[in-house]
Formats: sequence, structure tokens, C-alpha cells
Amino acid sequence: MGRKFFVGGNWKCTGTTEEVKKIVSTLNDAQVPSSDVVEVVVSPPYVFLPLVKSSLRPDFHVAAQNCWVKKGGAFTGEVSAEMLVNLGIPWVILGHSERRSLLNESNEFVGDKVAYALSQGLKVIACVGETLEQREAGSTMEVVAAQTKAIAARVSNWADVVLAYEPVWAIGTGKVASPAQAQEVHFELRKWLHANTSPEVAATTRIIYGGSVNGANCKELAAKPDVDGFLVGGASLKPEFVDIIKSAEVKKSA
Ligand SMILES: O=C[C@H](O)COP(=O)(O)O
Repeated sequence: MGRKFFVGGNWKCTGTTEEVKKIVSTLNDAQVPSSDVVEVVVSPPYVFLPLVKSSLRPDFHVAAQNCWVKKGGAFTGEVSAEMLVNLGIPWVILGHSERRSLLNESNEFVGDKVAYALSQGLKVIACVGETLEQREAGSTMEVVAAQTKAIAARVSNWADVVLAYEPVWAIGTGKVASPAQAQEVHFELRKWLHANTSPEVAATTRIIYGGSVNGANCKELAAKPDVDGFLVGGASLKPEFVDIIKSAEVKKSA
């Protein structure tokens, strides 16, 4: 079964109402491959979710950048999975390295969040990735396998999960992983899924790459067999995000 190309735009903690409206307008006007070919999901900060949800073209979808680990209640400052569902937000990004490193989210905590979000009917973009030190120490696969294991242990329906490989050293640095580096880790992750979940899950789960993807490097990355799309940060705020969406065509002609 084919894996539909997936392009996520993570706007992180940036933007004003006017800037958000401008990005939405650019996306709404863009000529891109049909939703049979590419699934596009943009992830604005929480406060802009209703605006983006109500103004974005219907063939693009919206994700939150995080959600609370369990049912909402007395958790000041948090946003629950139920609230996202109530707003009609279908996706959530969990386990982003910025949250893992800056907010000390452990593998287990991320796994618990994934479990709760899925139980409420959200679809999850689950992020894994190694630091530069870990890569240089030769422990990339050990690290991403441990992160994936904590997630996989809590996933019942893999159809609702996209796995994002985001090497920390490539995020926001302009230092993109080479297509060969990305393919190597994606291939190993798929092998891990094959051995630890099922051959079907390994064959059908989208594994997307994130880390300094832009309009100029996306096609070469997209051409790799185990790269099923992207999670884009900085470039998702710019018109070149449309070129990244169009890189889905590389798969179609492969
Ligand atoms: O979630 C997106 C990643 O953190 C990549 O960010 P970047 O494209 O700005 O490197």
C-alpha cells in the first residue's frame, strides 16, 4: 500500500494575527498537487488555531504543537486533547525536540501524551531525533529506537500516527541532513517498526524528515525511498513552503 506524502508546517512560537492571515492567504492561493497525492498539515501556535482552522482551505489540515498528557482539569497553562477535538483540530505534534530539551519531556512522558491524544481521537505527528553529540558518539539509532519504543508501546492504531525524524543538529541550523543521512535513519526506523510492530505497520507508516528543509533541498530528500514527507519549521512561514508541498510530485513520478 502506498504511503501518501505528508508535509507539515510547524510555525512554532511565532507570528502575529496579520502574519498568520498572510501565510494562510498564500497557502489558499497556492496551486499544489491534489490531496490524493499530498497531505498538508499546518501547525500554528494554540492562540491562532481557530483563526487558521476557519480560514484555511479545506484540503489542508491543522495541528496543535502540543497537548496535555491527560484529561484537562486543574493544569494551569495547559491545553487538553479534548479541547483540540472540541475545536475540530485533527492533528497534534508531540515529542518535538524543543519540548524534550527545553521542557524536559522524557520518552515516557511523550509516550503517555501520544497514548492520551490517540485515545481522544487525535492524529499524532510523533517526533524523534538525536543530538549532535549522540550522532558523533555513534548512538543515533539507539537514541531514536528508544524514543520510538516509548511511543510504539502506546500506539494501538498506527494509521493515526506519522513518525517525524528530526535530528536536533539540523533543526533551525541551516545544516540539513544529507539525503543519504536521512534515508539511512528512515530505513533503520522502518526496520525497527518491522521487527517491533508488524510488517504492515512498517510498510504503511509515514516517516517524515524535519531539520532545515527548504525549497531548494526538498526534492532531493523527497526522492529517497523511505522519506515520506517533511516537518518544516522556518521555511513553513515563507512562500517556499508551497515548493516543499510540490516536492510530493517527485514520488508520483518515481
Ligand atoms: O518541526 C520542525 C523542525 O523543528 C524543523 O525546523 P526547521 O525547518 O526550522 O529546521
